[in-house]
Amino acid sequence: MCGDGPIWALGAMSGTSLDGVDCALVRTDGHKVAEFGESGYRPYTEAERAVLRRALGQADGPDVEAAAEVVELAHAELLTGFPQAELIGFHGQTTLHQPDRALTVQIGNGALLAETLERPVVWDFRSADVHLGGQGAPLAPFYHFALAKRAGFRRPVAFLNIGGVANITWVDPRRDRPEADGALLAFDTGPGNALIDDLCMTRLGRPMDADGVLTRAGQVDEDVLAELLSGEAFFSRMPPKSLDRNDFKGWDTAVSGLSDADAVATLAAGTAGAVALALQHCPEPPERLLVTGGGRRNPGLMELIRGLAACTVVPVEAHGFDGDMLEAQAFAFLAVRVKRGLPTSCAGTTGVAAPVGGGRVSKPGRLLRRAEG
Ligand SMILES: Nc1ncnc2c1ncn2[C@@H]1O[C@H](COP(=O)(O)OP(=O)(O)OP(=O)(O)O)[C@@H](O)[C@H]1O
Ligand SMILES: CC(=O)N[C@H]1[C@@H]2OC[C@@H](O2)[C@@H](O)[C@@H]1O[C@H](C)C(=O)O
Repeated sequence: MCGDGPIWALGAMSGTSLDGVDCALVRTDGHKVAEFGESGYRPYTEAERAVLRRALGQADGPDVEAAAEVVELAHAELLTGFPQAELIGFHGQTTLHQPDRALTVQIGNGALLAETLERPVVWDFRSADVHLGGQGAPLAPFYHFALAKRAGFRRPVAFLNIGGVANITWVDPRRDRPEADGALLAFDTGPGNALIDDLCMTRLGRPMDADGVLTRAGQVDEDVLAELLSGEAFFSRMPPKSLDRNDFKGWDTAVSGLSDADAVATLAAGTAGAVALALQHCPEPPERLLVTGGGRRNPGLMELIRGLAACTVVPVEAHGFDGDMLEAQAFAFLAVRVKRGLPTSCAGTTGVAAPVGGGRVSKPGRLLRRAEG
């Protein structure tokens, strides 16, 4: 890989929902998105998901080692089908995120993947940022900036990702670079789908509220909702700020006395209410909210957000983007930035004092070279 021109990079994301691994090809020079390529998905089996769940909240030890093996194997199986990729951006699976302790853990060994796939792998994207005092998340905002430019927006817009956790990126496309002052403000908004998924699994043995059937059938309990939204100091904290998947576990208990449908509807209203509170932190109201991540597939949740947001709310598909693959694409884009020494986070996205280029680059053949030397 030489020069500064665009290359095909493959990004891979194993998100907080623990549903599986997404991967997507992007042709980019790290500034602009030249072209979108093929994508793929490798779901985790129920047994694998159970192994991953056991590792949540831990940084090391046998549970983490077992989970790392699951992550590595799933990625190797999926990514091997994309020989056209010149560079791989491997996020891994977050098991623990405590930026206030300068600690964030994404499991899966990128050096091992580089050997297996015989391609350079960029990984460990978040550590440098937290070590320099940043939140280490969200990291997709620099990619959102490139997408806002590509879509030709002239006024500020916001991207809302509703995964296990939800996060928002306010973008001012009039700036020339993502790290420029006032170009980006990004932060986690609160729970996304994780609590709804967990409740559906515990009570009904289903992985999610598919197509928002329960969200729409249920009645939001306004008293419980008020309790959810007022009980969290997180919402009034000034951004940047980020969350661990299980930071809102207390919400489970708050809805425990409600019927299945009412509990799901109330949790969804909590997710939507948190988004509305997040919009109040934006420097100026966005012209539109572009929704990405699995939550955009829950029409009940989309209705709740539309009812609270003062702007147009559309899935990212309305602008030609792929809401299932946007995060995987982001890590392809960020991999190229890391390889080329460009920053991947800044004060507006993670609160880090100066722009940081996070990520380690592992090249294949190191073991062989060591053996020969
Ligand atoms: N058809 C659907 N109806 C309702 N919800 C859905 C549907 N499809 C996906 N989801 C929700 O989206 C989730 C997956 O979303 P996504 O893949 O964006 O999360 P993630 O990338 O794992 O999380 P994060 O962005 O927090 O890392 C599922 O667990 C489910 O809750
Ligand atoms: C620590 C961590 O893995 N955070 C994830 C998580 O999932 C959504 C939200 O919380 C976001 O902060 C981040 O992921 C996306 C890809 C990001 O960094 O932009």
